[in-house]
Amino acid sequence: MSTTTPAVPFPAATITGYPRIGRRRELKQALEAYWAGRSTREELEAAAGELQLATYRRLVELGLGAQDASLPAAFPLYDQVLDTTVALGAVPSRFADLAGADGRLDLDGSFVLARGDAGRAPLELTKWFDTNYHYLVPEIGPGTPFTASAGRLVADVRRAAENGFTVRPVLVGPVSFLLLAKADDDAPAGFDPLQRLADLLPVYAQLLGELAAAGAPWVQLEEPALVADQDVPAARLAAAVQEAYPALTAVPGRPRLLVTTSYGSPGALLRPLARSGVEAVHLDLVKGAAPAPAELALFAGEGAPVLVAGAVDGRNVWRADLAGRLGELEDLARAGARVAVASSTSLFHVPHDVAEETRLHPLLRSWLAFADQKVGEIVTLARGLAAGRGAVADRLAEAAAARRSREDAPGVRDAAVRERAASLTSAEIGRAPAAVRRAAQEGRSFTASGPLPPLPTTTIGSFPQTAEVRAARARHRAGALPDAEYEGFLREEIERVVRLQEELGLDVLVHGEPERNDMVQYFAEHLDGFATTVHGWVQSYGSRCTRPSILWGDVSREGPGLRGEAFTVPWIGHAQSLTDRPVKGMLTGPVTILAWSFVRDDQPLEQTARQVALALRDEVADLEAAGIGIIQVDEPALRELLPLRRADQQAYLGWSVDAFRLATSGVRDETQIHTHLCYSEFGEVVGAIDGLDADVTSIEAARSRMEVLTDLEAAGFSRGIGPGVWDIHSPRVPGQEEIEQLLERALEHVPARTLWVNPDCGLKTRGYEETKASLEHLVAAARTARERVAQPAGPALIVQHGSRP
Ligand SMILES: Nc1nc2c(c(=O)[nH]1)N[C@@H](CNc1ccc(C(=O)N[C@@H](CCC(=O)N[C@@H](CCC(=O)N[C@@H](CCC(=O)O)C(=O)O)C(=O)O)C(=O)O)cc1)CN2
Ligand code: MET
Ligand SMILES: [Zn+2]
Repeated sequence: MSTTTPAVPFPAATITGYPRIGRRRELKQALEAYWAGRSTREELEAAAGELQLATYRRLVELGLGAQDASLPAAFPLYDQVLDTTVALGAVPSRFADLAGADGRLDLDGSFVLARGDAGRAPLELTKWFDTNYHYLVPEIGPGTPFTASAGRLVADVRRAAENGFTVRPVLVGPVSFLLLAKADDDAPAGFDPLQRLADLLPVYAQLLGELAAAGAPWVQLEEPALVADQDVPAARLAAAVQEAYPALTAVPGRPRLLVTTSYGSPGALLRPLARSGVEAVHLDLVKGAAPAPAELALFAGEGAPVLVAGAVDGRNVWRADLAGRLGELEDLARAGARVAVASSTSLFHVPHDVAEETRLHPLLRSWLAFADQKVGEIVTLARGLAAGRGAVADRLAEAAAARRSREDAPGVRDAAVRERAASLTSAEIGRAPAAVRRAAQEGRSFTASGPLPPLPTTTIGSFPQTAEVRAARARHRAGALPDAEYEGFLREEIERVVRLQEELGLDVLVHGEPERNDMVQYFAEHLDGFATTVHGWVQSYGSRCTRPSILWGDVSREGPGLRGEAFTVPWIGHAQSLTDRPVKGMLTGPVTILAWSFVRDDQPLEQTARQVALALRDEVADLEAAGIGIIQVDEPALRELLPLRRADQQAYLGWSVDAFRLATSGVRDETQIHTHLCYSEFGEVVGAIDGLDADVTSIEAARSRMEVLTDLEAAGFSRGIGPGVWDIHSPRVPGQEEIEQLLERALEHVPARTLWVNPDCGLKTRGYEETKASLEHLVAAARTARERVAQPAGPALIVQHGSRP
């Protein structure tokens, strides 16, 4: 190997990435100010550059080396996959006009890919492995140009160097980049982006050369797609790894290479990777299995890569069992591997610093490690590995004591909750057959307004969360708005939303969810066993963040007794009291509550899911008792937690579907249960959607022009279905005719008797102007479609039950 930079050995301690949004969400503010025209590009760049330096300083303070390439330079302004797209000059054909004469995109061009513009939809956002982060999907066709564009990467390396830091630039690796991409619209059938690997490698080679020349001794290439089963056959994946990495390691003058494999185990792909000549390979030892002896042998002997052991969990917030982890690292070293210590994934999945959370109970706080604390754990493990346990004995003892105090702390185990969960009978998770329920529901007047018309119209739950609503909540939280006034404000907001829906002529109303800051956090705030944070923001996509709640103990509703008190009934019941039309109750489902929280790691997820489901079952029962006849339980994250390996998927779908059914099956036949899943790739989970046994399911479908209905039809799905007819992810108002066409398409796959008319998802991120216009069109289109299906011309489409005039 020949490198132009001095040979810096791999550092003993490192992280694969760090939160980039900023301790006070400085990046979010800088981005949103720039997008809104409130600041200049120079101001944005200055804020982002300052954030990089502040991060390096902090990491060095926490024990990482300033000049040993242990600091990852991974600071995407919007998304790391987008940054790699830009670095490769892989400009999708529909954005070709944005590239300069040299084929490169500047920052504003990259924001158009991320956010779209007047005439163009942005790149698709898709979940990043089994996390709540969303990346921008590259669009690759046979003719997509590739042009090395190292400008930002090089500038980051130089800025760091000028301030005394030798950093490690990060790119998505070539195989994962293509696996994460989709074929662009111009690609012929059968094209898959991996076919472009050979064209891409020279561009990576050039980027590596430029980074070495800028002074980067190491570059990190991320290959997380190697840990997930792909549509591409395994042999082709192995061939891709065998083609890519030997080619990159042959590049003259390149930096040393670390390849990371977070979120699971690379399995059989580890061998070609470790034998490719790269100097370091990272393994996720938290989600993935410990290497088997034959795998370990790949790291022993001269010329073998360093084993970068991802021993500290990068995606959950519990303090590590340091002594246990150190034992595992010692085993690896004893087997002959050269071991460095790292996080299992980038730390951007966890908040910055638990020390900021002064409102958390001190005992709970002592159990937690956010990003900064995790860096400390990694440094401790590396020291223990190098200098022996004695050198870190105090730290090991502290960590052990914290874990022990979790075991018997009050609330971690609640005998009554456990007894209730253990004594569940199978009768409790099933309802009468769907056909029986349908008969009971079809004849029913849900309220005084009479039976529902065919093709009933509804929305997914939230109405626009206006600045006014958010400001009222912020004032309430700060103590400036008393409880009674805040509640009064919310009740008025609900009334406004109910009246608006009546005027628009919607059939099934919602209360609009103004009381919810977030569809999971609000539930966590009303359930025992959860804690919430003040500063614990984690990026979900772009500048959007969530504050995942911490599920630390046994779960039941807050309030006296095992069943506690209803917390959605006051809002939804208020909405129902205002109108003759049915108001749909609105709850977040058990799997989604788990997926979007940090969940205890001391018992199987399945067991935790059952407790959450029981608490929701109580809420469902109280809604029914309060006269709510239609109850929706959202499970947008059902697909998200699906294991990355097919072999693990059935078990997951089994318990997750059971949790939903447990939450929803305590009601009478005539109570209609809805669910909502806001995505459109159903291939893998179509059976599970049927298994949920909801009477009506709303899904995203507008952007894919109802394609998803073919999957459901093929699977023999016969329950109520509401394929979204309005893409709420953009401010664009769909025309009435366009919605009519979508409904016509839907009716080719779905009998009129089971079709519902609704948007793709909730409206909380939309403004009122486009909301009103779009819903007017939606209601008008449904009326037209209704007339059409009621005409005797199409006998198959005749609707059985009564229709409202
Ligand atoms: N948990 C979760 N995950 C999810 C989704 C979701 O809805 N929830 N949806 C999907 C897409 N992901 C998304 C994630 C975040 C947002 C989003 O809009 N986040 C908001 C924050 C939402 C929130 O919690 N708002 C709080 C306000 C928090 C806040 O910023 N407060 C200010 C002050 C408030 C003010 O004066 O306006 C502060 O604390 O500094 C509230 O309404 O109460 C943001 O980043 O801007 C949207 C979609 C998938 N994953
Ligand atoms: C991310 S799914 C959102 C469902 C929720 N009921 C809403 O309308 O906002
Ligand atoms: Zn949704």
